[in-house]
Amino acid sequence: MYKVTRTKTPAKTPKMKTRPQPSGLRDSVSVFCRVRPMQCESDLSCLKAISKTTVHLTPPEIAINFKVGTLKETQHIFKEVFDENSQQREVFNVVAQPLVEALIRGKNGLLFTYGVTGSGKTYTMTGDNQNQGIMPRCLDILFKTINDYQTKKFVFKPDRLNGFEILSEADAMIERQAEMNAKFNKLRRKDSDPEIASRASTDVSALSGIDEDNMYAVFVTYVEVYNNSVYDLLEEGSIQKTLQTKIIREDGTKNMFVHGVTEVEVKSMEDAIEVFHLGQKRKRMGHTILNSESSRSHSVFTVRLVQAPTDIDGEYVMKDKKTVTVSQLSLVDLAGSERTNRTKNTGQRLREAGNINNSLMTLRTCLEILRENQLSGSVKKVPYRESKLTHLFKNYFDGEGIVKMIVCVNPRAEDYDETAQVMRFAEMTQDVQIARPAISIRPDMAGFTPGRRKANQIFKAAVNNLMANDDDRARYVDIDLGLVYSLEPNLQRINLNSPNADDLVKELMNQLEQRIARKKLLSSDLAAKQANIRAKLVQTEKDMLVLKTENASVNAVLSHERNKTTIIENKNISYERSIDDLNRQVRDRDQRISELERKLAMMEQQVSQKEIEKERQKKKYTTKFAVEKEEMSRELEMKLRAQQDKLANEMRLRDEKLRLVTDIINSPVVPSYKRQPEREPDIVAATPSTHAGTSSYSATMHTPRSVRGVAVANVRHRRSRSAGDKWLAHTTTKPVPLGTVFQPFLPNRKTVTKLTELKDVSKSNTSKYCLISQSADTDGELETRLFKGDIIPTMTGGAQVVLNDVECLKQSSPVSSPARKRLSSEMRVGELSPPEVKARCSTGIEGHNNYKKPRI
Ligand SMILES: Nc1ncnc2c1ncn2[C@@H]1O[C@H](COP(=O)(O)OP(=O)(O)OP(=O)(O)O)[C@@H](O)[C@H]1O
Repeated sequence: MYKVTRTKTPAKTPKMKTRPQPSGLRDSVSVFCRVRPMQCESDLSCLKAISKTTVHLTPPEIAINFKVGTLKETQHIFKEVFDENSQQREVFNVVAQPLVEALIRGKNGLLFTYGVTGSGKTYTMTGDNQNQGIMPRCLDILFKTINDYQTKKFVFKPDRLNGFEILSEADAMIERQAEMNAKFNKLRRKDSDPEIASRASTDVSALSGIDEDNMYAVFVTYVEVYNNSVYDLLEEGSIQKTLQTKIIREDGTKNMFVHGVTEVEVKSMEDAIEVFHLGQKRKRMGHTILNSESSRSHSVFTVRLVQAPTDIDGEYVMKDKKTVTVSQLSLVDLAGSERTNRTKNTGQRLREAGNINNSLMTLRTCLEILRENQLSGSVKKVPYRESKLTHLFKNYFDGEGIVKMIVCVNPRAEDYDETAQVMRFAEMTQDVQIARPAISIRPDMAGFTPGRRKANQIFKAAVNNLMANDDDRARYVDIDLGLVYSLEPNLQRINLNSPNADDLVKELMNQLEQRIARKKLLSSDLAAKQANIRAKLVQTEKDMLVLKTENASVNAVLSHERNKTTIIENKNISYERSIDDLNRQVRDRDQRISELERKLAMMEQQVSQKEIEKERQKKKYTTKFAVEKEEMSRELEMKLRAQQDKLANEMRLRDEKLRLVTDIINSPVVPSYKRQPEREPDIVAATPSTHAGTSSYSATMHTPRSVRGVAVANVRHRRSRSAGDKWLAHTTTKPVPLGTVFQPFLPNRKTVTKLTELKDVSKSNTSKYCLISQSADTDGELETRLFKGDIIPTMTGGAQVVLNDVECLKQSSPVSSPARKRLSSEMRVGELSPPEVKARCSTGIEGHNNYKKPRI
């Protein structure tokens, strides 16, 4: 027995129930003809497509019975003929696409390619990289259609009895993880051919009309019927295991299936192609071991589509197995139909050929008996079980699906005999009537709202949006995708006198059963909803009561708080007013302060200016005072000296007189009195002279015994200057400190304040004289003048000073007006010679009160 691992105890999955339509609703098997192109243009052709539905067959000379003359030209009509120029897409669109549409609607389909070896059966079914055949196109269109509505892997799990279990999300996830580690999966990946995977896309586009409230899963099986044995090409494990034959069984709903066949869930076309390729590979390996040819086996690739409605929220698959619908599409690439004698087979090849022909013969026999039964109304037993091939597809011919056949023909003359056989078989097949499968009875969808899945997706997107925006409403919004309260579809009127009354009554009973089931469901749902609403109402009532009490107390608190708030608000208003007042005052004061500060700054500026002015005035008057004081003291000194000299002269005269008187008294002779000439004072003559273009003064000094007049001196005579010039700096008694950067350059100077000692001039070895005079200028600033001259010895032993230069050192305030400065700078020696100079030179200029009138 087979072990089936179950996570729960699933109920047995009902198979899709289809019933033959009431009599009259039958379809003949759809047979198409595809003519492949000739391999060599030089080959003779015996067949030609003459219209969209007809081919013309001409017997060639090489035909077996040609010479007998029994062969005639024949025409064969098909549902549609694809000539040698036909494209894969065209064949798919006409033949296979309706089968995929039926598959999605829950109907079974069977398509097989039939013809002699090399006629293009595999090319039509599988195709190559550039021209993909029916199988890859079917998968592509299927996945493109159901792509957004697929379940996660392992939600549906084959129960190995041709049914499916529904696993919970958690169980499915465990299975998924287990699968990831499965050896088979690794092997599959390893064996995958990138070339086949790369052609996992065709030019088909998704079909419309899919039930968006269903969820879908696709499973594939790949078996081979060879020598009347069935092999599983997807079986895990060694190739020897693959070569173990499988048996064909009937499930609970009379559907035939390969027992224990490996059913692989595929989620994309790439997956499916990969699985197919794996099967192909195993098929080749098996044939190598068995030393057989793959073209001598029948390949059956089956796509099973499992679909089930989503739950009330449209989110997960309903956990009710009754709602699962399984439909399948079997794509069969039959072995070549050539006869044994033509291929000259022996031994195993003969056995193979016999088996092939047996299978095909049984297929033919079954179809013939079916046709006969249909035509004559007989009930001959159809020998499905005589061949595995017919046994496997028994239920199709019994009216469980749509059957289509593509007859592939090679038009070359060599194939004429086989082609003629094929044509006859094809024509006969078209006569077989197959009961049209009834609308597949999908288990009722429990009346859930159509479009709930989409609605749920939109609702979720909206909630996510609200959550992303931190909107609180995301927690409260809810969606109700409940049942639709309807007993649709309406019951059909039936005529009990009709010959199909029994069938119709059965149909009616079925509909009524469904209605009753639906009514029960709706009633229970209604009752549950009522109970739910009642409970909610009671709860709401309670909540209301509590809320009312809370509301009353909250209202009391609220009114109290309101009063408080009003008081606080009033206070707040008055505070705000006073704050406004204070702010205004502060603003005024700030303004006032800034005004006062401005005034203060101005006053400070004025004060500082006055201070500067005062300082300037002080300095000016100090200087003036010092100068005047100096002048006065000099004047007084001069007067004192004059007085002293006068007194000394008087004293000398008196002494002289006294000596004369004494001499007279003491002398016996009275001497005659000789008047003495008045003695000349020591002379220092100052003569203005022009020397080297500059205004200058000259001054001459005489010893007391010198004769009257200016001492004779040779201006060329100079004192020895071998030791350098020695300066006699004649300053005032209290010189005002200059504090200037520039200082007079007087090397070897001797500083005197008075020229009382003539030896300073005449005896010493000074050769240069400098009279330093300080006075205030017209601005009251200090002006220092340096009268410079040479000391020249005189013939009488004295010395005279020849002034030849004057330097003026001025200090002025940077704020004094330029006009005044100009005035002071324009002052010239001689014109504005300060009186101090005259006074200080009084010794030398005594008797010369005006230097414009020199005595020499
Ligand atoms: N319609 C077609 N257009 C182009 N090439 C074709 C067509 N049909 C068949 N062929 C080519 O003919 C060759 C034989 O075709 P194919 O293998 O499909 O024949 P077969 O009937 O499956 O043979 P067997 O019975 O041995 O499997 C291939 O190379 C294929 O590419």
